[in-house]
Amino acid sequence: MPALTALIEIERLTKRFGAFTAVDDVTFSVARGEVLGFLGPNGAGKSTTMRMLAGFMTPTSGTARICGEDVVDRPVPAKRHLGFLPEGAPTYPEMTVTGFLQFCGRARGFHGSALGDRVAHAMAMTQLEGVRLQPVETLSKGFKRRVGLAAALLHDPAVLVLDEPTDGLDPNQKHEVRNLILSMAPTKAIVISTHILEEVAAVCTRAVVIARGRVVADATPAELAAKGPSMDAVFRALTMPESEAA
Ligand SMILES: Nc1ncnc2c1ncn2[C@@H]1O[C@H](COP(=O)(O)OP(=O)(O)OP(=O)(O)O)[C@@H](O)[C@H]1O
Repeated sequence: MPALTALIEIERLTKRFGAFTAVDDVTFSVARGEVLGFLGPNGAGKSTTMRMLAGFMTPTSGTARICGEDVVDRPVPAKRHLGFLPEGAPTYPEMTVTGFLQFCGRARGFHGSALGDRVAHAMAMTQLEGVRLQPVETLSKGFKRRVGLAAALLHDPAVLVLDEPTDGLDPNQKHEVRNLILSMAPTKAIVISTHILEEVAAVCTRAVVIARGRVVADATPAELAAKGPSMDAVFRALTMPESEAA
């Protein structure tokens, strides 16, 4: 088997807020073709890890690299290869969907017909054409999520970091977004955070489980499922504090 190229490399990443350690010595890498599910209960440290990986938060210690570029030392080349969907809704809520995506595209250095093509393609992938002239603030939660996703995909980056990409979507929209992720997977390295266990089986080639800031499992969905009677039971055993005492 040919060696897989790791496009995301996280090494001993740690974030402390005062005396509290939110992310504790986290190490993993993601190769092209992999969709990594980043799982954990509320407050486990998923968003904090993703923000550090995306260069939006400075680590207390450890490193994160995207396509070989350190996100702290070389933020501009690192971000060129990155599409990031943060938690929550897109900023600039008063802009229309088209206006917001054009703004994001210009910030990425696109102009003229290339900009128009990029925006049209991203809107088609995320099925936003029907709301293209609506201000972002007037959209439902699921549509706002898709606007954020379109912004992350605009420049066709090799690495996608998606924080709860299907949050707020109805079952049909969830299905569409999962299909979109699967269709992009062969050519990219993708990390998605989620607490929806079925999402891991549906789209992920690998799962990293985090609890209280620490990695407690790094396995394929099938390997995880084989550890117990159900994915729910495995997740609880891995992430509940009681299990540590057992
Ligand atoms: N800026 C901050 N200052 C202090 N504590 C913070 C800050 N950001 C996050 N935390 C804390 O760090 C921990 C990890 O938070 P994080 O948002 O990364 O968790 P999460 O796994 O993404 O949770 P959720 O599934 O609820 O989104 C939480 O206890 C949170 O309260």
